Amino acid sequence: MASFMQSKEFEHFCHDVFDNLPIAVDFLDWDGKIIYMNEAFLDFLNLRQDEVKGRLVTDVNPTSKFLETLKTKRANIAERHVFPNGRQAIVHRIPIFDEEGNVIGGFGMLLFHDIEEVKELAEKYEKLDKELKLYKNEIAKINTTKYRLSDIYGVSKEINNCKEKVKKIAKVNSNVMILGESGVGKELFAHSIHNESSRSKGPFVTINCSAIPESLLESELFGYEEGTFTGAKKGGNIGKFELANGGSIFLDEIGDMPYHMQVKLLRVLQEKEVIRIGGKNPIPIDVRIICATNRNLEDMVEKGTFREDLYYRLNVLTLEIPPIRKRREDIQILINKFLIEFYQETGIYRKIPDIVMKRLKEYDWHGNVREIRNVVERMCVNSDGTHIGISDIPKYVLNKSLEKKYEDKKGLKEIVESVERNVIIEVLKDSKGNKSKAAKTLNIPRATLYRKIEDYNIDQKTFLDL
Ligand SMILES: Nc1ncnc2c1ncn2[C@@H]1O[C@H](COP(=O)(O)OP(=O)(O)OP(=O)(O)O)[C@@H](O)[C@H]1O
Repeated sequence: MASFMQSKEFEHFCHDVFDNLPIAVDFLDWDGKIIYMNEAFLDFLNLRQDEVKGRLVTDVNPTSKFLETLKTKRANIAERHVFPNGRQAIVHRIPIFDEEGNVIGGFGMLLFHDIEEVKELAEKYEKLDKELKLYKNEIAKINTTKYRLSDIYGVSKEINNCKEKVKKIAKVNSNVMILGESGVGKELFAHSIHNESSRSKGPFVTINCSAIPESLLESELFGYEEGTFTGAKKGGNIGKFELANGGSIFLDEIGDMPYHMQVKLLRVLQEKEVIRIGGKNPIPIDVRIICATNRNLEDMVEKGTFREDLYYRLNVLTLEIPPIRKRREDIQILINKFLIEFYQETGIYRKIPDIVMKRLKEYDWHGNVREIRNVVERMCVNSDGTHIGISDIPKYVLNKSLEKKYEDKKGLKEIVESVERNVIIEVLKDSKGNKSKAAKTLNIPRATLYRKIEDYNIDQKTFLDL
């Protein structure tokens, strides 16, 4: 080897490989004589090849520490060095050994030709680092929770039990399955679990498994490497699991996840790592999984459409949100909340009289809280005055609530009378007890109104705030 470094072949090799390299390099003999110095290095020192070749390195560059490197047999990596011409650079000095461990030469390299380059690079790095932090913050804002426990309205025992359970669930790291009909507030609870947990400062990433086309779900979840498929972004794309690292991922509508994807999800849960599509290297992830579904997963497992092993992995903790018809006490508070929201958004004030509220409380709300929100908004828009009337209640709600209400009534006559009584009370309330005004609204003579008030035994306490 020693002879090879001193051979003509080695010299040729150096010229072929390093002459045009823009990075300054040199080779020394075992005793510190320069065998070869490339053009970039010569330019840097302002010297010619014949002025350096065969000379001791310290003769050419009196400040050089290469002789020490050869003596101590220890490489100096990324050391700052001041050259005799006053220029500074970051240098590597690396001894070369033969098979017996004897030093047979040295390899030198300037990492930065000028210390200014390092400063420039450091500034560039600092700028990029700031930009990265900014983007990370922006991403965190997108991938963050909107709701906390205090945003979940309700006074029922059932909803309070659910909130208490959230606090317990938040203390551990196990996967959670949130069950409940559509519109019961599963998403609110998922956000709250993350917010109450020690991961609350980390990202919260949501993916709706039913809303994303099957062909895109895998790349959405796991990301992909550049050039994996036509249309793939330059530089590839980060997946939701990677985005959620250090935080939680919310897999909404998990029951709609295609079977072949369930296998891939199971792998991520078992290995705690993801591999991007088209990638080779597994990326370790630390993510808590919160799932939700309104489907009966146990049934799906039985029918073989949902993997049993995945079901048990995801269903470590279960939070079941009861439907609204099983916690009717929450209806009024939710209606009032949505009335306030409507006022805040539009500046239009609306009130729901007791008789209307009573009707709404009787309805079963199969679309749960989402349906309450929609109906309240619709009534607010439809109503001509501040007070929302029975006629503002959507027909289907009214009919269903009537059906329920009159289940125990004996016949049409009784039903009609009951409706008539309620309508009269409502109109009297709206007119603040002014009977002439009420009779006009009802389009009946005043005397008829008086008679009906008596017949129906309507106390003025029912229509005046006494
Ligand atoms: N207890 C609650 N307090 C206040 N708002 C609620 C409550 N429960 C639900 N909501 C509101 O009702 C709507 C539906 O809630 P959410 O989307 O969380 O239901 P979901 O169970 O996830 O429904 P789906 O299964 O259809 O996805 C949202 O606008 C949500 O803000």
